[in-house]
Amino acid sequence: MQAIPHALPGLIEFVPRLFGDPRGVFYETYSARLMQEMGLPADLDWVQDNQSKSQPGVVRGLHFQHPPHAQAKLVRVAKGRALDVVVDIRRDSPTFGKHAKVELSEAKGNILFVPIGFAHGFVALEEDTLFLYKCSNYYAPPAEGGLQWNDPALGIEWGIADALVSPKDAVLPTFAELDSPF
Ligand SMILES: Cc1cn([C@H]2C[C@H](O)[C@@H](COP(=O)(O)OP(=O)(O)O[C@H]3O[C@@H](C)C(=O)[C@@H](O)[C@H]3O)O2)c(=O)[nH]c1=O
Repeated sequence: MQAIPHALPGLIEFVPRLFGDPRGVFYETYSARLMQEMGLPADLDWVQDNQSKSQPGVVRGLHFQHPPHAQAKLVRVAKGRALDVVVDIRRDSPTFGKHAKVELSEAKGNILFVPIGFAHGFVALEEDTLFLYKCSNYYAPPAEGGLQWNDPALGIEWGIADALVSPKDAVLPTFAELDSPF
């Protein structure tokens, strides 16, 4: 496992060692010990695992949950490919309002740690892209928050012509409207 720190403080990409043999491929998708040695905070309880399947052009996000239900996430793609996008919404962060993009793929097996204080989303790039993630807090619908995925103020280049978004995501606030709880 390798760790790649990204420009937004706290964001870490883990790249596991892939063991290929005539049967296929094996790799570790979560190791508390290895990941904590490489910077994953040790004080998080990974209480919920989620999975979604998406078609190319599906955008989910940008999402977060308000404290005390805020979630850190460990996200990865088990099948296909997705462009993961995170926005730093920590008011006192030097990179407040800045975003990062990381392509996650079945082929690479890379895993992204998204700390609390980020809005998170992705666009699926292949058919039946399976997106899997661990969350450090339970789903809490009343605490759901988000940001408009295509808000020009965020300057995110998603690289897609047509997006399919949920009705809920279509009416999320812009960055200017956001009253960040972080
Ligand atoms: C997120 C979530 C949804 N649901 C239900 C509610 C709803 O009926 C259905 C679909 O929910 P959503 O439309 O919110 O799913 P989705 O848009 O995929 O939401 C997810 O997006 C990505 C980008 C994230 O970062 C996640 O934290 C989560 O917000 O699943 C749960 O039961 N548990 C959960 O944890």
